[in-house]
Amino acid sequence: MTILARAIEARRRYGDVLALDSVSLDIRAGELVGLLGPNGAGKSTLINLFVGLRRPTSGTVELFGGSPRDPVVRRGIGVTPQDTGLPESLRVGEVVDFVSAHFPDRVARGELLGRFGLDDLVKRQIGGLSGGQKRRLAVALAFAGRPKLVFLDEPTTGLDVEARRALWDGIAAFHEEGGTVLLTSHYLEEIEALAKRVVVVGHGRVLADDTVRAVRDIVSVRRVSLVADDLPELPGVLDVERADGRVNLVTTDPDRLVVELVRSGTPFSGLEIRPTTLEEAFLAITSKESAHV
Ligand SMILES: Nc1ncnc2c1ncn2[C@@H]1O[C@H](COP(=O)(O)OP(=O)(O)OP(=O)(O)O)[C@@H](O)[C@H]1O
Repeated sequence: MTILARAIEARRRYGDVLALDSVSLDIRAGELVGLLGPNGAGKSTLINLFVGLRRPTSGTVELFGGSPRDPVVRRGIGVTPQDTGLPESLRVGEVVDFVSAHFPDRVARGELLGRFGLDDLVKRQIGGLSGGQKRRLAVALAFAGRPKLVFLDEPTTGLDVEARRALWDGIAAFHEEGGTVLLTSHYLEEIEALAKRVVVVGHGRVLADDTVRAVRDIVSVRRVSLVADDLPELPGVLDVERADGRVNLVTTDPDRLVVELVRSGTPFSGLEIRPTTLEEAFLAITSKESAHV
């Protein structure tokens, strides 16, 4: 399958901060890829490299086989960054016309607004739109020039359920017609609604690149925390850490672990079970994997 965007060992530094650490990733034609990760993981930085806003400190980033810095190459993409400012005094229709005018092949204004549930707003001034309507318009504009590949950085942040659904419908329709999308999110649920492939990033690295289903299994791990001296061998433990007089066990099956713990007769107290963050889950798993190498 044709590779539309590619990062090869891309690294990006901002002063002392290593925002991306040797990321290699291919986006193939027709894919809808979710980029998942906590705040500061490097998602926006990766998008900025793909769309040519930033250069990698080292490594290579390609777009349609060329340089993302080349304006001709960039004409094939659509982008909605995390923050967008639209001119308050212009009408919705005027903004769509202005953006569309930059592209040789455009989606008709009514069709574009219709896809994102914005048809009734064509004559409204941007300044009078709700935050959710502005966000949906900002996302719709990424599709104005019939792009081959669209990058959406947290497209649904701040949207209510209905607006989010309208946006998902618009993105899904583009994808069903063969369009390729890379979108970022903090939530697996959001990516699950749209994408089959999910790339998890944390601390500037790709921690997993798999189906949504496989990643869901991985991130469903729990942290079982308790006070105990010696513990027997317990099932499904991915990581053990002792801190502040407590033992923290990262496990895929907390119920079974507790049953086995009680069954073993080991004295313990202060039992707590809580979800792990995405980052904790993946770091536990990656450290476990590296310990086996
Ligand atoms: N222009 C910049 N100057 C300095 N540091 C930056 C800059 N842009 C990003 N960073 C740092 O690089 C790291 C990655 O940031 P990035 O915005 O790519 O993460 P993110 O995954 O998109 O986060 P979020 O989910 O919060 O948007 C962070 O530590 C951030 O503070």
